[in-house]
Amino acid sequence: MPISNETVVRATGLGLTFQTNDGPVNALTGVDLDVRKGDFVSFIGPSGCGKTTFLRVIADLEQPTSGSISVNGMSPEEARKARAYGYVFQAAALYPWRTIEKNIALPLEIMGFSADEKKKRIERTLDLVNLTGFGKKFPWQLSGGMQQRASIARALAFDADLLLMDEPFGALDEIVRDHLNEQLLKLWARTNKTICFVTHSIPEAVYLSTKIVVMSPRPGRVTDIIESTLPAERPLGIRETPEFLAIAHRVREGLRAGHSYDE
Ligand SMILES: Nc1ncnc2c1ncn2[C@@H]1O[C@H](COP(=O)(O)OP(=O)(O)OP(=O)(O)O)[C@@H](O)[C@H]1O
Repeated sequence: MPISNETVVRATGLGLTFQTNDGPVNALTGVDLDVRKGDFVSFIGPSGCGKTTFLRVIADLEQPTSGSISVNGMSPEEARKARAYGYVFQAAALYPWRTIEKNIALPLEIMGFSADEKKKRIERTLDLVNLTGFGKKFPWQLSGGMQQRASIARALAFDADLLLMDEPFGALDEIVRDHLNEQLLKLWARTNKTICFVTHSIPEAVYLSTKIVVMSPRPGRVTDIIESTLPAERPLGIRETPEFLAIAHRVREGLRAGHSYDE
């Protein structure tokens, strides 16, 4: 899929310090990053390096304390009001008392879509995540992987160009995760979305991304940005190729360099 030169997210010298009872916590410091339209950007790093915080700043759920960030040329607040992104959380976060289609409908109701438009969007997004026919089920009637696909469908229902995904597959077993990784790549290729994706998994980051942002903690910062040289077409077997393993090696080295075992 083509990546254009159009910038979707631009962070310049971005920093965020939380004031806590135990003193200031530098969650992010001096982050410079450009995410272009059509990019699939993974954020990888140990716990506490600021991955979630960065996504939350994009989504206007946290405000930076230094530097700047723009989303589609707007401030995060303007982008939030313009529904410029969909957000997929770590856990599927579906309402158990609502059917899958009613879960997907929820944000559409808040936005005041007509019944017809809602129906169209629900059908289209269920199809995109291969859940056609499951709209009337309740979350507990679906497997963990299907629930996570349903929460992706909910984030896609706005049809925003930007998708923010915070470790969406972290709680799933490896086989389900592989399958969802493949499906997500297909969905990305089909929809031309820009994706910011948080993960702890090196193979997942390398398999999915056009760009891998390696981060390290205390203070949370970017230590390496790796542009992938892998082809857009990625069967799962690509993970055994020398090119894939070389990128994985560079990510691992970046993680090691940023990590002190004395901390
Ligand atoms: N609301 C908050 N108040 C105070 N400190 C916070 C807050 N949110 C995050 N932090 C701290 O900021 C740092 C970065 O947290 P963040 O959740 O972004 O890391 P992460 O890389 O996503 O971690 P994980 O992989 O465990 O999800 C951590 O030290 C965390 O404790």
